[in-house]
Amino acid sequence: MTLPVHAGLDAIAADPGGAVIGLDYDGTLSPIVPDPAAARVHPGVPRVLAALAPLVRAVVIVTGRPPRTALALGEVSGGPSLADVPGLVILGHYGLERWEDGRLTAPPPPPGLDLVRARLPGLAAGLDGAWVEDKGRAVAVHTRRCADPAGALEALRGPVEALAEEAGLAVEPGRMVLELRPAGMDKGKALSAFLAERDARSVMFVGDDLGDLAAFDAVESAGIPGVRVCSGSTEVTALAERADVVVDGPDGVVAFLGDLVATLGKPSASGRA
Ligand SMILES: O=P(O)(O)OC[C@H]1O[C@H](O[C@H]2O[C@H](CO)[C@@H](O)[C@H](O)[C@H]2O)[C@H](O)[C@@H](O)[C@@H]1O
Repeated sequence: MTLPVHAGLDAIAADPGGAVIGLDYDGTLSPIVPDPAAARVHPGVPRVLAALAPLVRAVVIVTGRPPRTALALGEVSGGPSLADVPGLVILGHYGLERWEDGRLTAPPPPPGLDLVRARLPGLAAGLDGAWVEDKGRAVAVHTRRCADPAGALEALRGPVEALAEEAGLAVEPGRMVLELRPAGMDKGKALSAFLAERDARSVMFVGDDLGDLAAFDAVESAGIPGVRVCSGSTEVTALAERADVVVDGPDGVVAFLGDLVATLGKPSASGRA
């Protein structure tokens, strides 16, 4: 497999040292599974990121997960783990938490979460299979284990929006999940700030879910060459419609990143066909 032809990829190949590579976690670096606690990183991911990181300006994971959860799920026995990727930065909780060099920085959790913790389980209880995930500074209700996951999600949408408004929180919709989280930050703002901080000269972002659309916006408005890559699924099509490159889920992401490493590792990456 070789990389597709795209001006953003050409720019990254011509000047890898100026490139920031941004990646979502669930559905991109990890296959979607019914239990979020079992969403282990694709075993090929840490190795390919460890090879990519020294070639580019930075590798950053931008995720709705707390960074420490992504790191725990990113452990691979007998091989490099996510924590071993040189210089890796994880912007978790859509950019509210940051992990870098083994250190976590995080603001205090929002006060409205107590109300959500008190009321959301009651909303979920009305739908067989729906359950609540508490992530510390955000709480989510999942419907993937319901008999009709999409129907259950729609049934919850109105009541969850009303609860979020009362709690002063935002609703983040995703793949069979509605998350109540602090407003004011998203993956686009997180990625834009990181690009400025690192003085990036090109950018790639790889994602699969609705929350990644803001990161695609950031790629488009960055004023530098960019590539939007979709980890494709039948569950969410909105990203594929906006992507420059669509690959086949996390397996396709690993293959694509492997091709990127092979291209950037050539003596003259700018000379690619
Ligand atoms: O920003 P992300 O890294 O994509 O995180 C978004 C949400 O991912 C998780 O839920 C999703 O993955 C689960 C495991 O595969 C799956 O069971 C669920 O249906 C998906 O929505 C996570 O549990 C959420 O908290 C994140 O917001």
